[in-house]
Amino acid sequence: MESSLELTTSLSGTSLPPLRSRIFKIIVIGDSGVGKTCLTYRFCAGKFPDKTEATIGVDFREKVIDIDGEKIKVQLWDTAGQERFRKSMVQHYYRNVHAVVFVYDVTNGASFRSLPAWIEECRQHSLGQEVPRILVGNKCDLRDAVQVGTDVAQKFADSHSMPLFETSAKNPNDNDHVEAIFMTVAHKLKSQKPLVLSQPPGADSTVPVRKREEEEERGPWGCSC
Ligand SMILES: Nc1nc2c(ncn2[C@@H]2O[C@H](COP(=O)(O)OP(=O)(O)OP(=O)(O)O)[C@@H](O)[C@H]2O)c(=O)[nH]1
Repeated sequence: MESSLELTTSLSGTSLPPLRSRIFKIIVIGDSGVGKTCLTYRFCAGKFPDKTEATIGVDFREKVIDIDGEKIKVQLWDTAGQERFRKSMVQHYYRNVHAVVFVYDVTNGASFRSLPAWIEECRQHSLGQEVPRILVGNKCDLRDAVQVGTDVAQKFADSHSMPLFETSAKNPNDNDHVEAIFMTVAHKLKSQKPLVLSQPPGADSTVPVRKREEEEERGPWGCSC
């Protein structure tokens, strides 16, 4: 599989955002095998990956999008679902997060039942209710194998004040849908005007995207405009 850097639209030359463009850090979490890598790949590369391996630690994928004429860098943190691959990285995922995408597999009831544990992990890492969250049920192309019905998922989403999206990273017809899911999050974040500073070109993408001291002064949703 191509590395995350090869997917980085902002490194491709012409589409570099201006130095002080906004960056939205969105973490994608859920059980191993639910399709987090495929969904983030689908959004950033516009296709389903030829093959995937279990994510170790975290993978980054970035895409520069245009919202109302403003170039915004969406930085997706594709986290490992397997506990043994998460341990050392987990505190980094949750630093300066702007939004969370919870993913379950509609054909795997256990991945749906794990969601409260993922929500609890967010709480333990001090992610406040002000951080937008969405719920994504993936692998809808496997219609005959569905174990988690829309009604049950919708109830769960409502009880946690999250919008629910059911989609397929695999089905090419859902390409626009996957795009729309992440664009919805980006639009919401843009309307909330978080303070984010971009890194100089070539900087290590693991560097926290917001300056801590400014964040502490202004709060997590302070505005740089
Ligand atoms: N049919 C179908 N298969 C999918 C879909 N999305 C992912 N898969 C398959 O599900 C398996 C796991 O996908 P990944 O994207 O690697 O899952 P992950 O959640 O990133 O897994 P971890 O890295 O272990 O946390 C792979 O074999 C994918 O090909 C989908 O929408 N439909």
